[in-house]
Amino acid sequence: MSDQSGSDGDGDTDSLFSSSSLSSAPGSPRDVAAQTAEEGSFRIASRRAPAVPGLLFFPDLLSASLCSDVVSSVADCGYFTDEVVGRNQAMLFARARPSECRPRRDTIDPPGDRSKRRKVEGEADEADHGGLPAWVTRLIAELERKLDGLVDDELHRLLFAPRLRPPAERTSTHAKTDAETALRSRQLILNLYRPGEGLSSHVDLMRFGDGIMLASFGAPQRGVVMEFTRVAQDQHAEQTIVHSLFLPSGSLLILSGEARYDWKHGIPARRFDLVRDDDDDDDDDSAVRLERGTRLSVTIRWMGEGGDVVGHEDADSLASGPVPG
Ligand SMILES: O=C(O)CCC(=O)C(=O)O
Ligand SMILES: [Fe+2]
Repeated sequence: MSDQSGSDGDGDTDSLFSSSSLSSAPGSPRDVAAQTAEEGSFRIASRRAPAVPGLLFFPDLLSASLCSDVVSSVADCGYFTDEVVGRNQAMLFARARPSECRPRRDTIDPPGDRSKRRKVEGEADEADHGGLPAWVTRLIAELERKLDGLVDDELHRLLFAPRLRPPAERTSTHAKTDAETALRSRQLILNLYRPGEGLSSHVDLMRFGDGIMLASFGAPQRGVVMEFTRVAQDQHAEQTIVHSLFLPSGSLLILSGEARYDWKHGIPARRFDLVRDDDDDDDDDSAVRLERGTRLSVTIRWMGEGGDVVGHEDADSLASGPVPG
């Protein structure tokens, strides 16, 4: 096993997140994970997606320029500053796009001159991501473009344009029907992890829809290991199946269907990971020890139908669940 620790080059990320006080708030998921982490009990992580239906992984999807755009924009937005001791999460919400805001007949583009088109009151612009900051719009647009052709059309639609059904036709019984129902507003969560921090294992809340994207940012080649465990393990199985996947900066993980609903994901709280050297070489069992740097993750998901409506009966019943989003 070789050792790639020792480099202190967190580059952008360190200058960005200069706070030295990023301890988790007591009782936060990070704390729980830290307390339960058993030293030395971790396994060697893969660099390739495990065989979990609905889990897709692109280790180097995001360009270096996009990564630094995200990191510096997050710094500029001041989500994680020294003044707010211990803050390591920020949530962003995008406005719902009302279904009635479709172009009316009289507002269809005049041939050849898009700029002259009149906008209907409240109509969503194609490029409008419901009030999200510009850097998020850029990130989502880039993901949408890059994933076009890399994932099948159905998944692409689920991630970027879930089908809208008219209100009368909606049945909000279970989030698993999200693909056919109205998903309108997006929620983003930014998580900042200092070395040693993790996230307890969880299934994302049912108030969120299907099709979740998790993008990782940090110093080049740095990352964290995420572990996946089945929610209901086979009672007769001799040992719990755990898949460990290394998420480097610039990677994108997509969870949908079974991976989203039937598997838990979490990040063991520790300062370094053991990562397989070369997953492509079956004969090569060697691993590298990778020290963790500071990691920023951006999780992008849709609110499930009714999940953004306070007091809505389905929203309430869907609201119970594990603490991490
Ligand atoms: O930080 C990550 O990559 C995971 C975040 C996550 O699972 C969540 O917020 O639900
Ligand atoms: Fe999650």
